[in-house]
Amino acid sequence: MQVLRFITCGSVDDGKSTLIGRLLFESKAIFDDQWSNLQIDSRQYGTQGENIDLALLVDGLQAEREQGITIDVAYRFFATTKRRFIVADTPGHEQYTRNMATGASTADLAVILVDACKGVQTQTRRHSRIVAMMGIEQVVLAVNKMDLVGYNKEVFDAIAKDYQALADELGLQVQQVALSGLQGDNVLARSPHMPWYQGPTLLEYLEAIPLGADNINLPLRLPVQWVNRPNPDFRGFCGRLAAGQVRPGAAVRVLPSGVQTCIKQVLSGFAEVDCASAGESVTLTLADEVDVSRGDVLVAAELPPEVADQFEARLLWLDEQPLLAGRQYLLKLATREISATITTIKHRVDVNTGTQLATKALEMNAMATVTFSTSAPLVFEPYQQNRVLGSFILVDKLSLQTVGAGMINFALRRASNIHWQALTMNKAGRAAQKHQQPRCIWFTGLSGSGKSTIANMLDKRLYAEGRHTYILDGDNVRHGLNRDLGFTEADRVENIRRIAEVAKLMVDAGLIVLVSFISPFRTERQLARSLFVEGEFIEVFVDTPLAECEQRDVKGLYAKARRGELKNFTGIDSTYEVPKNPEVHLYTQHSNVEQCAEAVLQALYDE
Ligand SMILES: Nc1ncnc2c1ncn2[C@@H]1O[C@H](COP(=O)(O)OS(=O)(=O)O)[C@@H](OP(=O)(O)O)[C@H]1O
Ligand SMILES: Nc1ncnc2c1ncn2[C@@H]1O[C@H](COP(=O)(O)OP(=O)(O)O)[C@@H](O)[C@H]1O
Repeated sequence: MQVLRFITCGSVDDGKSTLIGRLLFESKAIFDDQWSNLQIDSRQYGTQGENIDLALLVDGLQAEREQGITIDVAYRFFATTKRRFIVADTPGHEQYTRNMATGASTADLAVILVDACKGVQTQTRRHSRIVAMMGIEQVVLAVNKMDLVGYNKEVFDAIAKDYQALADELGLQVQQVALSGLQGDNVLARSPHMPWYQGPTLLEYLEAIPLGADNINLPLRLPVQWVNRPNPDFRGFCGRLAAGQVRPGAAVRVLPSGVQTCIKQVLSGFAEVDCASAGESVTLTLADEVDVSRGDVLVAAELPPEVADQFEARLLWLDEQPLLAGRQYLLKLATREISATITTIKHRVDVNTGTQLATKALEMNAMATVTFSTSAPLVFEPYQQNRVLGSFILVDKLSLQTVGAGMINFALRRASNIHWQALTMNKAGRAAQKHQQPRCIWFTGLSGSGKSTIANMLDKRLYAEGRHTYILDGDNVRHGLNRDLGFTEADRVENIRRIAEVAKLMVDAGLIVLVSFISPFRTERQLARSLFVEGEFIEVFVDTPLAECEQRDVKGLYAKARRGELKNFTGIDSTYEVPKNPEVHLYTQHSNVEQCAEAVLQALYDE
């Protein structure tokens, strides 16, 4: 029996809980103990006098919300003789946009509630934009509380017309249902009070709407979840079919490698089958011994999806910390996990009006169109074509929190026209020529902490030993390469991203590079570190307390910042994130410049 996954959008005031409660009640999805509790709770907390208050079935979560407990999504399960259902109940308030987006991301359909007494509200528009952005195309407009407007047809028609204009703008197919969750009108049974309503009841519609049939007719896509090797004679590639059907003998391609072969066996569980279809979990064996690992995608050989490393996407930001262009995250798409950098935030979308707005940072619950690049080629399909291969989440590499959810629009043309040029000389050759191990020595610390002075002293020591070095200093680089950048968070992110790439090129040239930038954010220092092989990157924390830096204030910048003449000054009104595990920790109040330089030199040679 197929499963219909749907999300309910609206607020408790719109009667969402009562409607879900009634669906659970009428489909007998309530267990005995829940029923007896509901009777007790209805007497104690109910709003329906002697009658059962069905809302209490669902509102338990409301109490948790009021206690500030983070609610992702509350999933409810029920079934009728025709179909099984999973309903995602998410809070309607703007601060829970990310919860609704999470619920919508796996839903086939959205039930959007409108209170007949209020009509289409701003939040109705927001909910509709969110579900449209998450790729949902089917919407039920549940015009609820019709009992409170005397089951008036004109009221219903006016709301239906008003909403249809929005649905047309968003490309949503809408089934409008006039109902009352409280009285049950048109939820399961047809309403005796609205003979003028000829459409389906809510449950009739939910039971009958066709499900994901088009996915079966698409070309084969199997994101490989894991490789099953119980013994040397069997290698099975396991996953959930994202599209198409698969049969033994079918010609397939392994992406991103591009190797071609054929399907040998199709297993569902332990049983061999002649065919498996989209949505089913399968194990496939191949006719040839080819290299396939988790994250690869087995696809129809003649109709492969694209592979690229630069994209445009719609992104919903989910984290309290704003998104800043230039930051690197872990991107999870289907079964692939890969580093990705948001290269630009093209514009933010006002979820209430759809207006496109310029922005350099993205706050929590905001939606935007962005471009991003991946550290290696990514198998994908535009979200409108395939939700599994077109949707992704972004995970913060340090906190491991999910910070964004996105849908790919398309690959950027430049992605397919830039090829990594194989060159003869390499880093090892250039390092051997210089008789040294190339290194990136990354000095981080407050302004005036001593980065430049110590780096300069170290540079002189290395030069005297015949080393080939170069210093990249924040102040200096900002007069040239990064003269277009200021000191906003976004600019500092881009400043460090660029200089990390420059340092990588210099290390690749066999040099020992000394980087002396405040580099205040852990994420960007981690990004820099990630560009080098293990042991090549030495983080030096020049630890000088703010008071000492302010005491020194060799450039008078602290005084200016204190007078309010210099904004976004690190340590005053801009954050500095102390390194957690630097390779070298310099306490400049207890070691002079020479001692600091010597400490770094020792670390360099101890590496
Ligand atoms: N608002 C603000 N905040 C911090 N620093 C400022 C600012 N405005 C100018 N300066 C001068 O710029 C130098 C820091 O540049 P960086 O590129 O190292 O900063 S960052 O890494 O982008 O945060 C820094 O040089 P150092 O003192 O050598 O660190 C300052 O002299
Ligand atoms: N280890 C140290 N002990 C005492 N003073 C130091 C030390 N390192 C640097 N200084 C002094 O601190 C001041 C700021 O140093 P600077 O290298 O310009 O800092 P930054 O590059 O971090 O802004 C300079 O006057 C420098 O001589």
